[in-house]
Parts: sequence; C-alpha cells; structure tokens
Amino acid sequence: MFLVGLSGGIASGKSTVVAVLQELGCAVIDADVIARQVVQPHLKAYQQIVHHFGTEILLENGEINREALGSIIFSQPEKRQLLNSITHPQIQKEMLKQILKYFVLGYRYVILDIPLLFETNRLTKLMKYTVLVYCSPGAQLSRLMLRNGLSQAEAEARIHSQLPLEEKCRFATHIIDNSGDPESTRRQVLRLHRHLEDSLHFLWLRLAVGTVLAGVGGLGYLLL
Ligand SMILES: CC(C)(COP(=O)(O)OP(=O)(O)OC[C@H]1O[C@@H](n2cnc3c(N)ncnc32)[C@H](O)[C@@H]1O)[C@@H](O)C(=O)NCCC(=O)NCCS
Ligand SMILES: Nc1ncnc2c1ncn2[C@@H]1O[C@H](COP(=O)(O)OP(=O)(O)OP(=O)(O)O)[C@@H](O)[C@H]1O
Repeated sequence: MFLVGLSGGIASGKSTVVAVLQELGCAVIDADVIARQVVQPHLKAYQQIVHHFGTEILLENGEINREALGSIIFSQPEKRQLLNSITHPQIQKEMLKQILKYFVLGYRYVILDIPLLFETNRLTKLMKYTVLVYCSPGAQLSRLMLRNGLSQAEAEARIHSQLPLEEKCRFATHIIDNSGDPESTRRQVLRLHRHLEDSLHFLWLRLAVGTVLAGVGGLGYLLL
C-alpha cells in the first residue's frame, strides 16, 4: 500500500479534485473533515480550545463558532500556532486510524487531503507522491471571497497564513492546474488517476520479477 498526499492553498480546488477521485473509487481521507470531528463538544481538543480561546468562540448550542475562531486565527499568527498545536495531534491520530481501516479493507493506495501538508514538511516523507492543486492568485482570491463571503483584506489574510502556492509547486511530484474551467481540471485528474493505477501494475511487476529472480537464485544454489 502507498500513500498519496494531496494539498493546495485555501480555495485552490482540493475538494473539487477529490470529488472526481472519489467518483473513480479512490479512498480519500480529508483532514478538513477530521478537523471538524475532533473539535466536537466534550472531546479533548474542544476542551483545550475553550480553555485557551474562551467561551466567546462558542455558539449558543455549545459548538465551536468556526467563523469567530477563523477570524481570530487568520489574523493572529500566534493564536493560529496555538490552535494548530491543539488540533493537529488529534487530526493525525484519526488519519492514522483511517489509513489502517483502508489497509484492512484491501485498498492499494490512499489519498490524504491535507491542506497544510507542505507547511508540516515532515508528513511529505511518508508519501510516495505529492499532488498540488494549484490555481492562479487572481482565481484563488476571487473564489475565496465568493465562497466565504469575505472582503479582499480578509481573504488575503487567509491566503497569507499559508505558504504561497508558487512555492508549494516546487515540492510536489504532480501539479493539477485548476485555474481554468472544471472540465480541464477533470481531464488532469483522470490522467493522475491513470498514473496511480499504472504505478500499481508496476509494483506488481516488480514483485513478480523479484519473486522469479529469488526462485532462480534459490534453484541455482540447490543445483550447484
Ligand atoms: C479555523 C477554523 C475553525 C475555520 O473553520 P472553517 O469551517 O471556516 O474552514 P475549514 O475548516 O473548512 O478550512 C478551510 C481552509 O482553511 C485553511 N485552514 C484551516 N486551518 C488553517 C490553519 N490552521 N492554518 C492555515 N490555513 C488553515 C485550509 O486551507 C482549509 O482547507 C478551522 O479551519 C480549524 O479548526 N482549523 C484548525 C485545524 C486545521 O489546521 N485544519 C486544516 C487541516 S489540518
Ligand atoms: N475550475 C473552477 N472554476 C470555477 N470555480 C471553481 C473551480 N474549482 C473550484 N471552484 C470553486 O472555488 C471554490 C473553492 O473550491 P474548493 O472548495 O474545491 O477548494 P478547496 O481547496 O477544497 O478549498 P478549502 O480547502 O479552502 O476548503 C468553490 O466555491 C468551488 O466551487
């Protein structure tokens, strides 16, 4: 089994790419989804968040007010660090559990959608491939403003809380350019999927050749 890391910038199109990969039957683990699960009331991360950020960041029903917490952490780097240090260990633990689940289910590779993959550089070492979902700075800004109803300044603050996309391109083994229309992105995802499937065949081929060579070697040893 191998791991494929998928990342990008805020609103660069990771979910759009993931939807196509899921449609093709790939196993995908989404760190943003897990990040929501680990802050449910009464879990350890929830209690730590309330302890450090106060009850002002709670909704009336006791759940975390994501908009309020977002405005704090995207404008204050030290608060962002604090939130990361609370949530990331829990997110990584849950991701590991899900990888094991897919391994037991017989999946031959798993795609990990991790927005901060290249920021937390250490995780990239575990990946056979790393895919960056890129889009032009103009498209990223306008899509983010539109989707989240943010002002230009708010959207820029969120974008600048991450490594620039251009820089992330240098670390990725594969790039999907989502600057154009969704159909062009879809075609690139289909090509990526073919590549992942082909590397599985290559893996089997290497195993088969390895087994044959070991067999021939063993036979030679017995005969000589
Ligand atoms: C700040 C929070 C409450 C905002 O919630 P909201 O529902 O508005 O956004 P959502 O969770 O869907 O995230 C949207 C995008 O924001 C970016 N983002 C989220 N957290 C961070 C962060 N700590 N640093 C930089 N960018 C981030 C990512 O690109 C992510 O895909 C939430 O993102 C959060 O709890 N973040 C901390 C956990 C984390 O690091 N998540 C990222 C995945 S590991
Ligand atoms: N090729 C495209 N053309 C136009 N709009 C797009 C395209 N791709 C994505 N979008 C829109 O841009 C927004 C961001 O896309 P998406 O949610 O896939 O990004 P994301 O990287 O998963 O975002 P985040 O990690 O911040 O949640 C969405 O509103 C989506 O509908």
